Amino acid sequence: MPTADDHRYLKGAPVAARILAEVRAEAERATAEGFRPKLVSITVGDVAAVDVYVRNQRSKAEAAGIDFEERRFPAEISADELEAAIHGMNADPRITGIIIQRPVPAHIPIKAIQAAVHPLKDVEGMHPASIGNIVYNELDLAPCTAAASVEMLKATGLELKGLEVVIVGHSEIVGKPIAFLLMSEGATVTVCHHMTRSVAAHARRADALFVAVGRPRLIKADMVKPGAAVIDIGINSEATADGGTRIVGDVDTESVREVASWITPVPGGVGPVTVAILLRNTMVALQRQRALYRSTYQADANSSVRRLRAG
Ligand SMILES: NC(=O)C1=CN([C@@H]2O[C@H](COP(=O)(O)OP(=O)(O)OC[C@H]3O[C@@H](n4cnc5c(N)ncnc54)[C@H](OP(=O)(O)O)[C@@H]3O)[C@@H](O)[C@H]2O)C=CC1
Ligand SMILES: Nc1nc(=O)c2c([nH]1)NC[C@@H]1CN(c3ccc(C(=O)N[C@@H](CCC(=O)O)C(=O)O)cc3)C=[N+]21
Repeated sequence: MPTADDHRYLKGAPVAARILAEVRAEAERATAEGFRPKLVSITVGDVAAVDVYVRNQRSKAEAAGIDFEERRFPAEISADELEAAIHGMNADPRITGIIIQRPVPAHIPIKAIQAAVHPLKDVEGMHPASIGNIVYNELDLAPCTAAASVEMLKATGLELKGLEVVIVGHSEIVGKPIAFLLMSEGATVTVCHHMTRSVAAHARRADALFVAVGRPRLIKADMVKPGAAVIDIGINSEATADGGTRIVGDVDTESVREVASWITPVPGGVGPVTVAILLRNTMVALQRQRALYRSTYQADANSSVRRLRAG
């Protein structure tokens, strides 16, 4: 029986640590140059599912030298008020990046709210312009969970070109962007969803299986090809016998680890890497903002000197 430190467990901690070390070095450099990065998290209403995510964002941001601020809005806020608050943050030069925690209450149109975040501050890569970029193979600011899932697959060392990949779940924030990222890497991608006739028949063909559905233990051992890599993205809260709660994924880890060559545990798999990618995206956003700042002001300064000389 494999133990918790079995090599088949593909853990997120080392992948996250490598990314966070790069983020910290870059944040220190930017701060020394007068551009301290700052991430703002927006939560609307009380959503238990986001608490653990926001808690980890704060602790990892602070450890990496990125300021972190949580703005909580009441569930009753109108879409117009929320949009106005986001516009205020877009125009605030002290704020580098903005993330809107999902879900938001039903009366808030999530797509419109995501589009209200300025693309240069869109650290989650959910603005239509950002999502569009991944179709054009511009991948340096991709949706965090999707990018984290792909990082986990890369950590196996498998050759992505020509790899048979199956993704279960096709949400805008996870499944679809994973499909685009992997197509860019040369994988052959099949995407399953609730209308797929037999998820099991597809899943069994996969060298790499990504699961992002939100159903505990949906994927059993008989749905997995022997030797496959299984990336479990699900984060589900489950009641324990002693009246507490714990986090479980979408894969029946106990049975699947007997069949798969790699499996990401939950917790301890994709989750910590998602947080690291969010902070990496914050630094990408900062570099883009600085590039805009430079091109705007340097060009003006040069041309006014030329004008003065000429005059
Ligand atoms: N680790 C991390 O960093 C993150 C984890 N998550 C977790 O990932 C999971 C998925 O999140 P998210 O994508 O936002 O969820 P959504 O509810 O938005 O999407 C779920 C997807 O699963 C599909 N689906 C539902 N039932 C089935 C089924 N029986 N067979 C196949 N497909 C099915 C749906 O298809 P259809 O639309 O056709 O019904 C949909 O595409 C959740 O557990 C969430 O908590 C989410 C974000 C970050
Ligand atoms: N706009 C938006 N983007 C998201 O990516 C998003 C969201 N909204 N809403 C909520 C879900 C959930 N989610 C998690 C990410 C990481 C951990 C995480 O760090 N988990 C650790 C720690 C678990 C623990 O401390 O118990 C782990 O899995 O090991 C958890 C949950 C992102 N989500």
